Amino acid sequence: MAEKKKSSGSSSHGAAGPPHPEPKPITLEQFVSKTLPLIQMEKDAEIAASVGSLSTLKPETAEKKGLTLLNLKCSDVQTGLFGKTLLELKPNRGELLPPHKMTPHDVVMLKLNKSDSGSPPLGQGVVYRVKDGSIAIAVDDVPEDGLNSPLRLEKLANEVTYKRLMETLTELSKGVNKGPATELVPVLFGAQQPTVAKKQLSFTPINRGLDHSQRAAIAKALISNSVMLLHGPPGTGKTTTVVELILQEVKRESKVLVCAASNIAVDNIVERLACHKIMMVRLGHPARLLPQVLDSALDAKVMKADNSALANDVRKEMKVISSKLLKAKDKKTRGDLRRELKSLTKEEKQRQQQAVADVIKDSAVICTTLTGALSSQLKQTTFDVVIIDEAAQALEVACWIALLKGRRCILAGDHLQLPPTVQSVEAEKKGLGITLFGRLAALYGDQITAMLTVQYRMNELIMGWSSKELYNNKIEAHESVKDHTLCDLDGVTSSSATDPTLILIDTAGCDLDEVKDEADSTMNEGEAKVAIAHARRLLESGIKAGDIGIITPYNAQVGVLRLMRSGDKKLTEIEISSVDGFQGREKEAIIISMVRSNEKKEVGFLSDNRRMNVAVTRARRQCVIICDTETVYSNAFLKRLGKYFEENGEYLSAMEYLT
Ligand SMILES: Nc1ncnc2c1ncn2[C@@H]1O[C@H](COP(=O)(O)OP(=O)(O)OP(=O)(O)O)[C@@H](O)[C@H]1O
Repeated sequence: MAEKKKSSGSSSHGAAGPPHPEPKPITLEQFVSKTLPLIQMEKDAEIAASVGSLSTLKPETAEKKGLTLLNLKCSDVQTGLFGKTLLELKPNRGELLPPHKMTPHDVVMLKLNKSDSGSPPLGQGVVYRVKDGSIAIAVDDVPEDGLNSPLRLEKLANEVTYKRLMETLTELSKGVNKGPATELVPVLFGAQQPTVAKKQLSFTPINRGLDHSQRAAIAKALISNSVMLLHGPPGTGKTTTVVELILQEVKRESKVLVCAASNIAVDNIVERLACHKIMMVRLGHPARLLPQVLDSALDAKVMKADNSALANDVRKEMKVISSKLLKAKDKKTRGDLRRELKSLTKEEKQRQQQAVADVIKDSAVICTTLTGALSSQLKQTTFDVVIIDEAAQALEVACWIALLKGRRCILAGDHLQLPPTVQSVEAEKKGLGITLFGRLAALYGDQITAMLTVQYRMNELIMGWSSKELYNNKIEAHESVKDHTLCDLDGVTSSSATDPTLILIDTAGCDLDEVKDEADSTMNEGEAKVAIAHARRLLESGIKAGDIGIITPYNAQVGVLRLMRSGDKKLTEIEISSVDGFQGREKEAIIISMVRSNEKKEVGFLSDNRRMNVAVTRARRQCVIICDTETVYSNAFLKRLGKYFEENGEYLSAMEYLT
């Protein structure tokens, strides 16, 4: 993948660090007219990057671009995901899949390996699980034949999302004069001021362990009449706070819509709400949900509903009539049976719809992705409050899908971490990446914002750089993590690899230059070797492979690193990912390969303070940066980062790992 463009994004009110243009106030009309063409551009860019180009590309070229996987075999067929079937696909040659861009939840097409681009597929499905050596897809129907032949998998553009975004813009363009959000909309466009309830409100937390900033944030959310921003820097318990907030809203009998841009973010909340006895349902395709939340899925709840049981009885009756119809000879009997079948089909459909409607009506909390909020199942439902998690990673227009359904809203996120990915360079330049969270932070600032300030992840030294650079030194490390080190972990011995909390490994003067791959992404084999060598030293000192993450901003470098560790079983459990793909996650030890090393001293999108903020703050007990200081110190922000590591940690030359 070409490197992710630097987003125009948003800036924090009062935050330090390299500036991003402050989002300007915008009216509803301006927002709609600005966004409509940008969504079209983004759709075109996505289609061009996937199915659009597939029809014109040779399969081998499409595979090199990561859009197609060739020559696969079906190694397993499993049923049980609410009527869906899981097909596991492995490479026919070798053990590893080549680098590709298919990720869970993508829509894909399964074809015979040799078929031409226009030929019909064996089936369409959703990517369920991706491993280094296999990919599992969920399909509605198992292909009748072809599964024993060599197969090919093609990524499709997701057009439903764009259709929903367009529909929402059209809805907004009519002006919002009726519906639950009538009073909210003018506030979100700065035409009216946000207000708070006059009465002081005290609440009894269900989670007794909440810290002072989490309690203050919940109090602020509960008294807000329109909008509140819950600003959660890394590791500060944003999800913990969102969960408590949902429980408090349920306690005061609100109907709550909980959304996020990604399925995984929605599932994280569902998982943490599941132990509380609340009426909750998760909407969405079962293949897109984590297995541990399937009990809360709409399909699971509907199956248990009375109307669903009745619909099943009707279906049985329909089967009997269908077989009678096959045998019936005279015209009148056939006509009668057909009429009966038609009325039963109608009844079955009504009962199914009623079962779904009952589940939705009885649920106090409905959880779904932002685009899922436009599903027909929610058409008639309105909410007292809409809570959007990871709002700083969602397109503003996607947030509007959910917002139009509620009277109040609470947006949780951190606009100082990575914004949503925008594929179209032009759409991004014109502001598609500006988030509602960032826009409102700029518009109202502290008036509607509560920031969480105690973090529960990082050793204080790891946190220090991020707190100073991005959060005005407001973050404090909780006692439980403040001084924790790798050596405190069971079975870990003290060594030069495990003792330091911060390490900077400098490749300057080691001739470890970057190169471009065919898709124009940058990689650096020498740096990858150093990263793997440090990981090995950690393993030798007793760190578990699963506690180590190697992350890098460049997708090509992810491929290089994965290939390099593939022959060694000890390294299999180490997680290797792009920085963007690792947002929201953490590991005891994080190794960051910065990749850039060139004569021109170009640093590309490394200079985005939000990307480096995400990278460094994934680490709990050790953070290692591998970089060429001669190249990356050409950028003032990266130089401050490197100097912080040099001053507060170990400075090593990559030579020590290469000899
Ligand atoms: N008040 C608290 N007391 C003790 N531990 C807490 C508290 N709040 C959160 N934590 C712990 O901090 C960790 C991070 O919490 P959570 O998952 O809610 O964070 P987050 O802010 O959503 O994370 P991210 O940085 O990925 O956005 C969890 O292990 C959680 O148990």
